[in-house]
Amino acid sequence: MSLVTVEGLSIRYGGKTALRGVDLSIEPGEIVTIVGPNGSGKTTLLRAVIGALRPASGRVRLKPGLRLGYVPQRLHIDPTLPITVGRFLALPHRAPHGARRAALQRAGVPDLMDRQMSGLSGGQFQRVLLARALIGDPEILLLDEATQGLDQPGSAAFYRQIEAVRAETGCAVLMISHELHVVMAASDRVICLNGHVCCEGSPAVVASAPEYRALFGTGTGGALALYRHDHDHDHSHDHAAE
Ligand SMILES: Nc1ncnc2c1ncn2[C@@H]1O[C@H](COP(=O)(O)OP(=O)(O)OP(=O)(O)O)[C@@H](O)[C@H]1O
Repeated sequence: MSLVTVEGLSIRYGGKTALRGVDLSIEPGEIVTIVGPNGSGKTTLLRAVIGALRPASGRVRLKPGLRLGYVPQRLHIDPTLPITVGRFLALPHRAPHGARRAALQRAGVPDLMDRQMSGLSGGQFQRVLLARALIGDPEILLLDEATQGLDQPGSAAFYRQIEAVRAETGCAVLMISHELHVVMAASDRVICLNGHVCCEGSPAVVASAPEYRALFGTGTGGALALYRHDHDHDHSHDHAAE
């Protein structure tokens, strides 16, 4: 049985359609990456999957009793608030010490338990968020641009850790990434989103699809264009005016 099934999903914010007619399913153990320009609905899709947004039409079905782990894009913690990693991991549900230790180990940062959250590097902070998502032994991990702010070696190391977690636990992964090289290396399947699903398939199939090329360009230029999408241009979307 699929872990997640999305059927004909449309999401509106006020009068504005962010997603329309999205269908997808996630099978146990697979790594699926969502790519798409800024404002294409990637975060909206993840938030709908975790049940934080109500569909305007269509639906999201989760396997009954599905254990989800969610790693947000970023999390602000007041830097003046003294809180150790161990205490942070115990919020809001008091996970036993052994479970917190095992989660840090699995996230590749076994020695951070007694460190202050405010003293962590960006990479360490994201590993702690990953550890928090792993505490409930999830069957699926959802990551929303979890490597934002990390340098290239840092984000490559983070995604290798995700692959190691998948290999150890067999969990499925649904993630948003702007980094085409990572998508190519680590995903079983890529979904290209622009308010609707433009194309989907293996990384190689998506990279050569005309819909994808129309959004991101071609060849190495395409990879660079994808990277630059974050940084130096604005996009207006055909669905934005609906
Ligand atoms: N809470 C909200 N209220 C109103 N509009 C919203 C809200 N959240 C998102 N939107 C709009 O919905 C569309 C999709 O946004 P979303 O954040 O899902 O895109 P994204 O692909 O994750 O973008 P990015 O790559 O910039 O993170 C955008 O046009 C955005 O402005």
